Amino acid sequence: MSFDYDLFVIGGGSGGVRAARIAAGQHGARVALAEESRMGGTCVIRGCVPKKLMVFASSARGLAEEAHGYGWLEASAGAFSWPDFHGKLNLELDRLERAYTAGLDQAGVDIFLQRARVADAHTVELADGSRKSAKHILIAAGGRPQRPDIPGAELGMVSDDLFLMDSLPRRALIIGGGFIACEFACILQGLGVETTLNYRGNAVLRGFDGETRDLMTRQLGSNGIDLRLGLSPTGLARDGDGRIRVSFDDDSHDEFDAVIFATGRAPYTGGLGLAEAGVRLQPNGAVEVDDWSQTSVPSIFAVGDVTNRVNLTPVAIREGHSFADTVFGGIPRKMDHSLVAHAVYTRPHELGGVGMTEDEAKKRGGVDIYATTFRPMRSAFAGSPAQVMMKLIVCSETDRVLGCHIFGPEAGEMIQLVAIPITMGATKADFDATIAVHPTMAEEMVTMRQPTRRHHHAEAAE
Ligand SMILES: Cc1cc2nc3c(=O)[nH]c(=O)nc-3n(C[C@H](O)[C@H](O)[C@H](O)COP(=O)(O)OP(=O)(O)OC[C@H]3O[C@@H](n4cnc5c(N)ncnc54)[C@H](O)[C@@H]3O)c2cc1C
Ligand SMILES: NC(=O)c1ccc[n+]([C@@H]2O[C@H](COP(=O)([O-])OP(=O)(O)OC[C@H]3O[C@@H](n4cnc5c(N)ncnc54)[C@H](O)[C@@H]3O)[C@@H](O)[C@H]2O)c1
Repeated sequence: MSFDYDLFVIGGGSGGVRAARIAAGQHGARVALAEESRMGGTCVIRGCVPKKLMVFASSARGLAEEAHGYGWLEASAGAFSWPDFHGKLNLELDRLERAYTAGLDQAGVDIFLQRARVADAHTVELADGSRKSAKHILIAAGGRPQRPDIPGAELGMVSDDLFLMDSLPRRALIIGGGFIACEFACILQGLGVETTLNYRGNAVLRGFDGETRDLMTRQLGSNGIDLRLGLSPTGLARDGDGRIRVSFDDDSHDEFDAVIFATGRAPYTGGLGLAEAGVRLQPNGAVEVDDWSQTSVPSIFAVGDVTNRVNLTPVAIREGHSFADTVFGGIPRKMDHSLVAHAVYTRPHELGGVGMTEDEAKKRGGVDIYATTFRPMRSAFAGSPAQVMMKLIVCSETDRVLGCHIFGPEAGEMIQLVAIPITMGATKADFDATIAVHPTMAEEMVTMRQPTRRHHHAEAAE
């Protein structure tokens, strides 16, 4: 049977673009890709990239304060112009979008800038009604922000909207306690917005290492962010003066110029025709796949956030690359999701982690914890009380380093490098054998000699 294409990719984000480029450019497949919005997807247009540039913009006041502590008595960040920054940001995103498109063009991929859906196991239908047949279909449609089901939720913004604002709100409420809530609370507060963070638990970042969660929660408070923990919003309503009145389940209420829901994301599979084509979906809409990213329909594969495995850009990219190598390059590759490093880009300190957390270590038993908390030279000299924490989780039996968690300046950069030996299976003895680079914060990684505590036995599950 002959097909229009060897591969049709639905979604031009991190996973879809990589898969299309490798399948066509390296393995000679005939490939088409449909994108309904802007090429580059969440990471490039409304995620990692514009977010990180906003983090840099929001750091200016902290850097000026630090310079002040070093004798630059006139140091001040001065006034921030959102329109200037935003204009530059948009130009940069346009440039990246063009670069992603050019990469696909060069690889010989046919691009359809419109919505696509699956018509059957080998057919894709485009929004203009045309149909394309393909030997394989790759679903790389990503995810969408979710709003809680409360009255007036439509009055709130989601992360996508933050990159489109014409001006900054004077007073903002962020609801949630995950990656996006923590990062944007720091960004907005750093840019001069009076920021409140509401989270239903007592410490943000559920699922992360417990000590880093506590440090992060405290840091958000020390940044001047108004923390409202242990309560949930029950409804939003527009006031006569245009502000948004938010009610909480402790009977309190408050008014804000903007409310931002950072309450998680869901796979974007609605209206894709997947269930009708026989593709099994999880109850939350995620596409069910095996280790090879293959769905229950053998000709249809799925990668990235739409599968809700580990929702990070480098994971979507690796899944897309592995799929293309396996199916079109004859090089069978699986993505290993067990050791994926992550970072939360807050200020002044970031959080970086890889592998087992201490809570997981307690449940497992047979684990030694090496941890240190200190005030780093650079900010301590400038008068800041901010604390750094570094922690290694080590198997008592094999000496293998099972996890590492860092709370400190540029922790994202540090964890990227520590992730290499940990992925290679390094032992604590390997870390100890490494000569320190002095004076750095990271030298603590190779100078912690005695375990801080030991979890000998597996703790009973709560
Ligand atoms: C605010 C924010 C910050 C983030 N920061 C980071 C970070 O710092 N580091 C990190 O690793 N990850 C970060 N992420 C997560 C990261 O962006 C995602 O994990 C990654 O983009 C997933 O890639 P993907 O290819 O699965 O999907 P996406 O990048 O979402 O791409 C899916 C694409 O498919 C298109 N599409 C969907 N349905 C159709 C259809 N039917 N027809 C045609 N096109 C369609 C969409 O328009 C989209 O362009 C962040 C996410 C957000 C929201
Ligand atoms: N630095 C990074 O790598 C980075 C940054 C941003 C986003 N991301 C990715 O995007 C994903 C989505 O980010 P996110 O922060 O939206 O999701 P998340 O899953 O990290 O956090 C969602 C938060 O919302 C809370 N929540 C959920 N429903 C709620 C409700 N009804 N009321 C109140 N609170 C509620 C949850 O308890 C949680 O704290 C992340 O999981 C991550 O994979 C990564």
